[in-house]
Amino acid sequence: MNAFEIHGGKPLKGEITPQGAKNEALQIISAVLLTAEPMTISNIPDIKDVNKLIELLGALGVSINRIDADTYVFEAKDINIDYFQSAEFKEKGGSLRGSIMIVGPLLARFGKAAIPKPGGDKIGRRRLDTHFLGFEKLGAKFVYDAENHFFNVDATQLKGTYILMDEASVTGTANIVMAAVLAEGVTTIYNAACEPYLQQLCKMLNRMGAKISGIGSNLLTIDGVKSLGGTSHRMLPDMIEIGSFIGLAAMTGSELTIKDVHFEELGIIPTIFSRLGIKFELRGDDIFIPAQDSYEIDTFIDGSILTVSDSPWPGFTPDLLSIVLVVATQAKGNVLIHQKMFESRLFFVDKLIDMGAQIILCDPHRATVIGLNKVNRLRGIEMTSPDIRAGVSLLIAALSASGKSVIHNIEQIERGYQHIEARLKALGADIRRVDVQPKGH
Ligand SMILES: CC(=O)N[C@H]1[C@@H](OP(=O)(O)OP(=O)(O)OC[C@H]2O[C@@H](n3ccc(=O)[nH]c3=O)[C@H](O)[C@@H]2O)O[C@H](CO)[C@@H](O)[C@@H]1O
Ligand SMILES: C=C(OP(=O)(O)O)C(=O)O
Repeated sequence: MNAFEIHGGKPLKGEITPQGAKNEALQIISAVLLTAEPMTISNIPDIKDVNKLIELLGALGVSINRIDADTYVFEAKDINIDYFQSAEFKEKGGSLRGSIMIVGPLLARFGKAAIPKPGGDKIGRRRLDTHFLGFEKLGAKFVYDAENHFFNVDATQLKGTYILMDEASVTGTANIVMAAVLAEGVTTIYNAACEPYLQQLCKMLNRMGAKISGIGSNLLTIDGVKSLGGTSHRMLPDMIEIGSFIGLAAMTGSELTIKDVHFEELGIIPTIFSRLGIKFELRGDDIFIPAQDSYEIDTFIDGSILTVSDSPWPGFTPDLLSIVLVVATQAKGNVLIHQKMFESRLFFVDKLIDMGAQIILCDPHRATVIGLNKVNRLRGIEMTSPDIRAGVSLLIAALSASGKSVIHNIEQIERGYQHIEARLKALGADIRRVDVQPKGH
């Protein structure tokens, strides 16, 4: 079993370039199924989740040509719809959450699709109702095969309609948009999610010939077209990686430059890190973070304790709350972290407490962090990463802690962070991959 062994407590220094956005890549790569023409997609991150989706498309019959390290040409000319019935599909399709987004394009183009209950992080209940309610509204028949945990949808012709989404689901919106672009007539989606991932998807679909308006808002209008053509698309830098690197710099007192961040697409993310007291400047399109001995958490105007909570875009992404939490453990001041979306994403704080952090887990959704102002450093320990963002938070904690830490279950981290060990080493981190079993196994 692979684990990271880290000797922490040393400041890092240098430049780091964020990978292409994971959650955008999963949408964009699914969308190649909407056309028989070639699609050239670049800045694709080389991470487990994305590679698994690409493999899945290959198994469905999409021709895949990797033309350089991060650029692929996809051509979905001959799709093998019968692959849905195979045992291999049951295994591959269910192993990542992003695979759910092949359903919308397949339904739109071939009139049917199926998907095993998808994987992804165990961070609480993650229902998919929004996706299937949307498909049903467009006229598809939905059957859930409870015995095999299989979702099936089919439709002879999808028809445009008004959809009030029951929640602003990110992957749900992407799926319904991809189904609606080839539906007959006009579809209006209200309470749509509008993360940059979705804005990028919609812009790409329009370049393919779709007619989507309202991009960037929670009201999308889609005028269905008969067919879509090929195009090229480049992924934005991963905003969650960028936030993770800002947190890493602050926690480890490092001077870091995060390159080519597309600052204008980061929404409220930089503001939240500023409110934690972290200093940085924008140099061109790079974020420069000077080495900081201390950073002080802001309070609300009335002097009360700051709360950082997640909400759908343009609110603060839930995927960065674990990072904010870990960074706060070494800040001066206190903060309440309120994770509204997922009920099991804060449970990793027991590991931070073992490392010496002062945190009160108030309930599954809220944790109060009492910052140590770097007076008491965290201590290295052995731990297991429960999910992707907790994993990176623990990695940041370990890099800042004195002594040795071992992090198990690093597959979780690697499903979303490209070549993380080599990139951290290049900044001077003492991290290596070891093959050890967690204690008690
Ligand atoms: C592959 C991918 O893109 N994954 C992202 C996507 O997952 P995903 O698309 O699966 O997440 P959803 O947007 O569907 O929402 C996730 C959870 O949040 C709850 N919810 C959602 C919307 C809302 O307004 N209120 C609310 O409570 C839902 O009930 C659900 O349980 O979006 C999540 C929310 O940004 C991110 O954490 C995931 O990294
Ligand atoms: C929860 C996440 O991913 P997924 O939706 O793929 O589980 C994430 O990227 O933080």
